[in-house]
Amino acid sequence: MKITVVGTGYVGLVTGTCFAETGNEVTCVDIDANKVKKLSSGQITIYEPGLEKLFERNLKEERLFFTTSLEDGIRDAEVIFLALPTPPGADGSADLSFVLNVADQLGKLLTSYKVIVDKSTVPVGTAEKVQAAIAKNCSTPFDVVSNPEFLREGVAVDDFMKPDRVVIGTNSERARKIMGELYGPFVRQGNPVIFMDEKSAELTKYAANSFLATKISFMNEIAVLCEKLGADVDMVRRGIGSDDRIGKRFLFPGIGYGGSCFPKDVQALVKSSEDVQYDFKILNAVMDVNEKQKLFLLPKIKAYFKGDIRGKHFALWGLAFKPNTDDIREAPALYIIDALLAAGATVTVFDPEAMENVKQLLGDKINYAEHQYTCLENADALIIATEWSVFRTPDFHKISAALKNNAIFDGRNLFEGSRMRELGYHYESVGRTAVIS
Ligand SMILES: NC(=O)c1ccc[n+]([C@@H]2O[C@H](COP(=O)([O-])OP(=O)(O)OC[C@H]3O[C@@H](n4cnc5c(N)ncnc54)[C@H](O)[C@@H]3O)[C@@H](O)[C@H]2O)c1
Ligand SMILES: O=c1ccn([C@@H]2O[C@H](COP(=O)(O)OP(=O)(O)O[C@H]3O[C@H](CO)[C@@H](O)[C@H](O)[C@H]3O)[C@@H](O)[C@H]2O)c(=O)[nH]1
Repeated sequence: MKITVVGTGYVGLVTGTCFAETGNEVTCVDIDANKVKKLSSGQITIYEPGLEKLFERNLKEERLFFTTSLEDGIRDAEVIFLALPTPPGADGSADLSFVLNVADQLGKLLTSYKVIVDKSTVPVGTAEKVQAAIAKNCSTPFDVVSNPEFLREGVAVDDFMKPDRVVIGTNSERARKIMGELYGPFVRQGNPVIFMDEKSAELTKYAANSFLATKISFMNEIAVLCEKLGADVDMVRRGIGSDDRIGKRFLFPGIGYGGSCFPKDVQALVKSSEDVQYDFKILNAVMDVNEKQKLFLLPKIKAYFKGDIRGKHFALWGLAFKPNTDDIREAPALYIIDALLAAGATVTVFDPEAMENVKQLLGDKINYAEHQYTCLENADALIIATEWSVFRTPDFHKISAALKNNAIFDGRNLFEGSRMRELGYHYESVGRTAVIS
């Protein structure tokens, strides 16, 4: 099938590449000429494990193309995916201007039947708005489908190639058949394609992200309680996660959820609720807990330095909002850095993939280390903000040789307290008994 993907970011590039991998001819359209130039010449623009190999193969075998021209990009396509940004607007609602702007242009360009698929995360009712924006300038028949994307960054290729489910919102039999055919290769193991109406599909996406964010905030509150009551959140997590009704995943406490999705999508669902005079109490609490959680380590760090960290120097491992990505959108590490700088401390950071993105954002406000161990030189303590695998079994002798104090503040619970005690560290984490040296 010939398909077009409009917007070639984290979702668009993965979507386009994976559809090409199953034999489709895919054209990706982006307004960012620099991005299109790089991708056309074989240079990948995001770090996503496993993507580069598929990208190179499909580019070479001429199933994957890139252009800045929407008109050229959609000419022969049967299906057009919109993978455009829907950032939070000033009031927290999803900004639909990118999506509606492209819909408007499509209305002027369609000359034969096409299925327009909304893959961006959008509020209930957007499919109708897209339909109206296209129809305004168009007499050619077309269908609008809501097909929310559930991939996670860092494991996006696997998530796309073997999705837990595919949600397709449409009332058109013609569109349903085309979408079913397109997704056939991805659901051969029996993972379901769930057909529903457009509005339910749109809400499914927000409900999924909000539920997962709720799980995380719930566990972060349990972690706070564990510290106050002398329990261990890792034990509680294992204790409750073994119950199938609760499940083992997304129960890890830490320094809050970040990324380009949970913060904005929870906020957008709260705003959608307000628009229909509904006060979504649970989600307001989920957001409040997460705001506090991002700075959970700060009071512990300050207490260790007797209330004053002015002039102290910190090493910080992990900048990406989660491991295996270079994405720093809403990364908890950035909030910690801001708080440290505001308190008069200095920071040297290390991340395996996200350093360039942080350099562009923060420039010379902080120092950047080439290696996780050189990051520690002259530091008064180490802070861990992202659970990259490479931080999980470090050389503790190198750490203590480089740090001025044997102090680690771990926002992702990477180490066992007993081990840290043996090694003579002052070690504080989230929801577990502190090791006080
Ligand atoms: N990132 C994720 O993990 C993820 C997962 C599921 C769903 N989503 C949703 O998917 C959507 C896209 O997210 P993303 O992370 O890929 O965004 P992104 O910012 O990485 O990419 C968006 C791309 O769209 C391009 N663009 C903007 N205006 C355009 C236009 N008029 N024509 C063509 N291209 C244009 C931008 O240049 C950019 O390359 C959002 O709604 C997001 O909520 C994201
Ligand atoms: O037990 C956990 C699991 C995750 N997180 C944090 O939650 C955030 C989000 O993690 P994750 O969901 O793995 O990453 P995303 O790539 O943001 O994926 C989410 O957001 C995407 C965009 O909407 C959806 O497609 C995915 O299904 C949804 O998992 C990160 O900061 C994690 O550190 C925790 O704190 N504890």
